[in-house]
Amino acid sequence: MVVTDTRQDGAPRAAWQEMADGGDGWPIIRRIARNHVAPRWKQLAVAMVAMAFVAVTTGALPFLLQIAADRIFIGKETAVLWTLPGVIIAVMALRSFAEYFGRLTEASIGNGIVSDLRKLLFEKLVSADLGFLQRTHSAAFVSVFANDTQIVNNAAAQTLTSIAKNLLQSIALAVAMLVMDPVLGLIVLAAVPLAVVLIGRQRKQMRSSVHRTLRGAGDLSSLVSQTLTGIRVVKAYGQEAAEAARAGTVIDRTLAAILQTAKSRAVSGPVTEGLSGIGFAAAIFYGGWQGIYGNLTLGEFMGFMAAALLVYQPLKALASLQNVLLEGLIAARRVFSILDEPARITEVAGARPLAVSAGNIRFEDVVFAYEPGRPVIDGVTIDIPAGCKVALVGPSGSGKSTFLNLVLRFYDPDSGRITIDGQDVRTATISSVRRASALLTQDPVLFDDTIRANIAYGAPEADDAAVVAAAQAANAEEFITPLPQGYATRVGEAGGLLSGGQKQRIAFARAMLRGAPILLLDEPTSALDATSEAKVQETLDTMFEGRTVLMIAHRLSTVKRADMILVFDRGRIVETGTHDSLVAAGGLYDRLHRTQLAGGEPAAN
Ligand SMILES: Nc1ncnc2c1ncn2[C@@H]1O[C@H](COP(=O)(O)OP(=O)(O)OP(=O)(O)O)[C@@H](O)[C@H]1O
Repeated sequence: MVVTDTRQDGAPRAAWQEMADGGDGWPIIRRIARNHVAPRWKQLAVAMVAMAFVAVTTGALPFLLQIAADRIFIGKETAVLWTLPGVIIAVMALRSFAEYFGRLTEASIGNGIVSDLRKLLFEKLVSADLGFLQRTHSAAFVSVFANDTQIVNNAAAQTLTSIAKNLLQSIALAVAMLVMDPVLGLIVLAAVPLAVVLIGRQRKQMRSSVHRTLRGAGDLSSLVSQTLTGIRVVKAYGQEAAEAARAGTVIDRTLAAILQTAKSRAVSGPVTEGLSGIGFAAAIFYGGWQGIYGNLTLGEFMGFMAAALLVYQPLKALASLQNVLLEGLIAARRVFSILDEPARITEVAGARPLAVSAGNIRFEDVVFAYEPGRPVIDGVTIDIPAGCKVALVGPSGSGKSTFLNLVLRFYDPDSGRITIDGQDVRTATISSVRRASALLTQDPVLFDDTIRANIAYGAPEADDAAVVAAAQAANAEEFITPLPQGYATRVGEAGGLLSGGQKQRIAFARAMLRGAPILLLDEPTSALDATSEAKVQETLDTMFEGRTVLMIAHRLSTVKRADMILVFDRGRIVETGTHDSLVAAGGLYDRLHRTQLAGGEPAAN
C-alpha cells in the first residue's frame, strides 16, 4: 500500500522529497569532503598540483609576450628570437600534459563519489524500513539513484579542481597585472566585484528552478513506471489520452523549470564578458595615455593587455562553476535526505539470534498503528502453539496482513510484545527473526535469474541436491526437468516466462529450502486455476507437516485445513475456534462463511 500525497498531477511525493528542499550548502560540502573526497586525497593532491601548474604557466604567458615585444621587436635580440618560441612550446606542452592529468583525475574522483553514493543508496534501499519504502515511489527512488547521483558527479568532477585552478589562474593573472602596472591592474579588476554581485543575484532563482527540474524528473519516472505497470487497465478503461495529457503536464512543468535554470545560467557569461569589455576599454585608454604621455613601453602594454584578456576567462569559468556547484548541492541534498532517513526497526544492543525450536508464537496485548491514533492491531493477545495450523479470517482491512507483518518484524508494536518460542522478537537479531519464517504471497516474487537461483534465493549455500529435493517436495520438478535448460532456465522479468502455478511452486521450493519452522501464507492459491490449485494444495500439505502455519484465508477450503481459526474485525481478534464451533456460535465467522468464504468457493457451499 503506497501512502503518498493526493495525485493532483500524477506525481506522488514522499516526505523525504519535501525535506530535501532548501537549506545551506556548507554541511553538504563538508560531508562530501569528509566522507568521499578525503579518502581520495592522493588523487586530489595529484589533480591540484597539475592544475596549479596550469595556472602558474598561464600567469607566465603575458610575461613571455612582454619579452617578445620588448626584446625581439624593439631590442632586435636574435638570441631571444631563437630561444623564446622553444620555451613557449615547452611550457605549453607541459601545461597541456598537466591539464590532461588534472582532468583525468577529476573524472576519477567524481565517478568514485557517484559509485560511493550509489552503493550507499542501494544498501539503504534493501535495508530501509518497509514503512519508508512504501511512502517512497519506487521510480522516484530510481530517479535519485540514476539522475541525482550523476549530477553530483558532474559537479564534483567539474568543481573539485577546476574551482581551485580557475581561482589560482585568476590570482596569477591579477598578480601579473598588478606587478606590471598597479593602476592599470586596478582599472581592469574593478569590474570583478560588480560581476560577483550581479551573478550572485541569480543564485536564488536558480536554486528553486533546479529543485523543480529534479522533482520533475522524479515525477516523470513515477508516471512512466505507473503507466507501464497499469498499462492493461489504462487501455481497458480507454485512459490513453488522459495519461498522455497527465505526462504532458509534468513534462511542460519540468521544461519551464529547465528553461528557468538555463536563463539563470546563461546570465553569468554575458555579465562577465560585458564587464570585461568595459575593463578592457578603460585599460586601452589608460595604457594608451601612458604610452603617449608617460613611460609605458609597447612590450609592457602588450604583456599587460594579454593578462587583461586572459584574466576574464577563468573568472567566467568560476561564474559558471558556481551554477554547476549549486545543482550538485541540490542533488546531493536529495541523495542524503534518503540516506539519512532514520531506521525505526533496529536491533537492541547485544541482540542475540532467535533460538527457534518448535515455532510457538505469542502476541501479548499488541497494539500497532501505521498512522498515530489509528490502531490497526488493537490490543491483540493470542497464543499459537507450535505446529498449529491457523487460518486468519476477517473482513477486508481488518488487520490480517498486518498481523503477519508483525510476526516478520516488518514493523514493531506500539505497545505489548510478540514472542517466538518465548523470546521477544525485539531483543533478537532481525535476520534471525526473518529466518524463522517463510512468507508465501498471492503473487509469488521471482527474480530475473535461473530457476536454481530463484529456489536457492534464501539459502545461497545450498547444493544442487538440496535444490532438487526442495523442487521435488514442491512438485516443481515435473515441469523443470522437461525445460531445455532445466534448472538453468531463466524465468524472465518477474518470472514472466512461467505460468502462475509454476511460479508459485518455485516460490514454495524456495520456502522449503529455507527450512523455516514458521510458514506465513497470504492465500497463495487464490490466483490459480483449479488444476494448478490442486497441485499446489498437494504441495502445501507436505510443507505444513511439522510447521507452525499462519494463513490468511479467503476460501473455505483453506479455512477447513486449519486447526484453529482467528476471526479479525477492526484490528481485534473477535472469535477463535474451529470451523464447526464458530459456525455453531453464529457470530461474525458464521456470517463470513455464508457470504465471503463460501463466495470464494461455490462448490463448498
Ligand atoms: N503501509 C500502510 N500504511 C498505512 N495504513 C496501512 C498500511 N498497510 C495497511 N494499512 C491499513 O491498515 C488496515 C489493515 O490492513 P491489512 O492489510 O492488515 O488488512 P487485511 O485484513 O489484510 O485486508 P485484506 O484482506 O483486504 O488484504 C487497513 O485499514 C489498511 O488501510
